[in-house]
Amino acid sequence: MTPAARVQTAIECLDRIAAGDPAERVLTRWARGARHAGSKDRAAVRDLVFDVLRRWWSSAARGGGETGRARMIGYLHDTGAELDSVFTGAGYGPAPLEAGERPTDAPIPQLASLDCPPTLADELQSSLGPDFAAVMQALRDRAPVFLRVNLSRTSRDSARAALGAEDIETQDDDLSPSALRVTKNSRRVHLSKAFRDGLVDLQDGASQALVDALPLDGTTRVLDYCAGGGGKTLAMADRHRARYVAHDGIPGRMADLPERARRAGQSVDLVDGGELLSQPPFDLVLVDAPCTGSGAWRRSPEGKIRADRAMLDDVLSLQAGILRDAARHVAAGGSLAYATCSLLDDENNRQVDEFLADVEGYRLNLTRTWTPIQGGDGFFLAVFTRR
Ligand SMILES: C[S@@+](CC[C@H](N)C(=O)[O-])C[C@H]1O[C@@H](n2cnc3c(N)ncnc32)[C@H](O)[C@@H]1O
Repeated sequence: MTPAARVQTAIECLDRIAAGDPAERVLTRWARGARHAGSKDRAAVRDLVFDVLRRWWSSAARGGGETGRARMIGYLHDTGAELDSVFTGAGYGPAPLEAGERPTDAPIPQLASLDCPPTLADELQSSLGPDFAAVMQALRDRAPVFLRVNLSRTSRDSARAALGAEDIETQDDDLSPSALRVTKNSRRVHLSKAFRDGLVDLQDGASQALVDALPLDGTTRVLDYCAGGGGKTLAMADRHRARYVAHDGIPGRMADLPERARRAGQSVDLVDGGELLSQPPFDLVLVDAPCTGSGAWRRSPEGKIRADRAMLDDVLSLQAGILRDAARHVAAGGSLAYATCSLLDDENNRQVDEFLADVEGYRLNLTRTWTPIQGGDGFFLAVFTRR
């Protein structure tokens, strides 16, 4: 595919996404039907679509409309691209620009220029305070790729050298002693020997910092109540030797966990809700709760364009229920850790306050927040102790 043909394909995908089709489904359907597209084409189209999703409102304001084509015009103009060399109509590329389609350089409203979802603008502004503009600005760009070094198996220096031998360049990141930031050839990580041998795993830097802050010392039994793919289970297991039990309300989400654990040389027991009831209480229960994902909108930008107050309200009641259910599994003297990758106070400090008001026997030990200004995803952590 020519670069222009990739742009035209991305435009068509954006129209379907704007009509409500999930981005992954749109991209998968296109790729299945596009025999002429190679892996580089698929990656390029995907990148273009996700780049525009991150700049959904500014691209529409600059491009003068809400169609995929207008948004692409606005986005490409924002990045300094020469539009007339892309919009030529040749080689399956987009048709030449018409007179009324020229992008604007006039000032656009602040919320649009920051690509802040209008439906949650008040919540984001009040939650982020003086950091609002800087955080929203950071969320307009792609997320860096981070690796977590399995420090129980190797050192950060050795992992960096092993990756470097395969032309994957990384640098140490301050977010965590286990964090490497990939600076070259991030798409090759999956194929590298260091990855296959379990020296490194893909994990956001703030996610690693959150695990560093968990009270693991002295624990012998740890429950990851919302384990999903097990990123945090494995990070905990690498930091501290204990028995790890993984649970998820949607057990299929843990499908990859056994293979990931095997690669990392760790052992994790997977349990369903029924089996959990017969387990003795745990020294630490981690609730990495389902959330709006607003801290990770760089990585999953579709969440930004779909988010609204009704969705937030649904997530709030889900989180409150999960936290109270999980609290039943904490041993006396043990810890309950509540985490989200959300920037919104309603999902974070407000959940903590309501939990403390509703549930007896817990006191709050610490809260921590990370925002994309520090380089990784936005995260919130609260740790309670059970008396
Ligand atoms: C933020 S994700 C977890 C990510 C995971 N901890 C990691 O580090 O890769 C939240 C998880 O909560 C799970 N979940 C949703 N409802 C739940 C419930 N009622 N009880 C337990 N887990 C639930 C979801 O299936 C999802 O996997």
